[in-house]
Amino acid sequence: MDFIELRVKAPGELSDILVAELAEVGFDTFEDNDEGFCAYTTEDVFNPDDVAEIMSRYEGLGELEYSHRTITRQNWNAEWEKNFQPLVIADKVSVRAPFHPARPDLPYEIVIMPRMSFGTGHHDTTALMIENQLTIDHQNKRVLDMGCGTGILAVMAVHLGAASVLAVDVEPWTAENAADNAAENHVQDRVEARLGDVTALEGEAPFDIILANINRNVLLEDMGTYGQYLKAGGPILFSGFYEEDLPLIRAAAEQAGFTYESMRTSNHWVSAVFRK
Ligand SMILES: C[S@@+](CC[C@H](N)C(=O)[O-])C[C@H]1O[C@@H](n2cnc3c(N)ncnc32)[C@H](O)[C@@H]1O
Repeated sequence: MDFIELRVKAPGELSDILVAELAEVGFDTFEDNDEGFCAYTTEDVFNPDDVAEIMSRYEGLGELEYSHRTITRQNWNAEWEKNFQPLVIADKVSVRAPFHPARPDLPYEIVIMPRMSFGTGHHDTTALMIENQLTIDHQNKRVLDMGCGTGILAVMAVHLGAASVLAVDVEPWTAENAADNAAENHVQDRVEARLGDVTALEGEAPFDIILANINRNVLLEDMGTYGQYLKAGGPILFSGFYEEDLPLIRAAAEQAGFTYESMRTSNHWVSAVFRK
């Protein structure tokens, strides 16, 4: 399957609105740049008419230019290698590719080969989730990472002491990539990557911790099911939505039996912690 890169030139506030709109029509990876941002999706999901319709609604609000190109699956690695810079989250967690120098000066290191999956740590939601994970006791816990992408949060969970992590994602290449990244970080014996959505959890006993960085609509839809798979007293960390959507997420979470604890924000994105 090939990928579509949509390059958008727009001022900051307009970019934020467009990212939210494009997320509704299948774009699930966004990278900021000096001129605006790039959005990515797969060819099967891409509909140029949807994009044109969104853009036409915002053309009057500022200088707006956009174009798209196809990136073949084979070229994807070269693309991300060119753009993937190592980063440090919360002064504690180094996230880097295998070809970057190691950071033994930091307590945690995650090595990621993102390929075509979401989750290099560069997106605000991933970094916010990791910051929240650092505040949660993972020692000997059984963790569910829903919407695992590269498996970055699953690796972090093991680094924080988790006994085992079930990492689930609906994208076929993602489950494979999460398994590869678990091996790259020498935690493959504690991470199981599985393809699917909430229905892939059938038969699982409740987890001690749930991590779910997905998107607003999936979280709202699956909230009740997450409730069935979390032990009483266990924390559930959500992300993948904007500050303006927190009231909706909070209402659904409370209905599912979770109590709100705290949240972090970055560039209007949220990661919130609830407890059952
Ligand atoms: C925002 S990314 C998060 C990736 C990674 N966990 C991170 O924190 O960087 C969301 C992921 O959720 C996956 N996803 C979308 N719908 C899903 C669903 N219904 N169930 C499970 N995963 C889903 C996407 O394929 C994508 O990999």
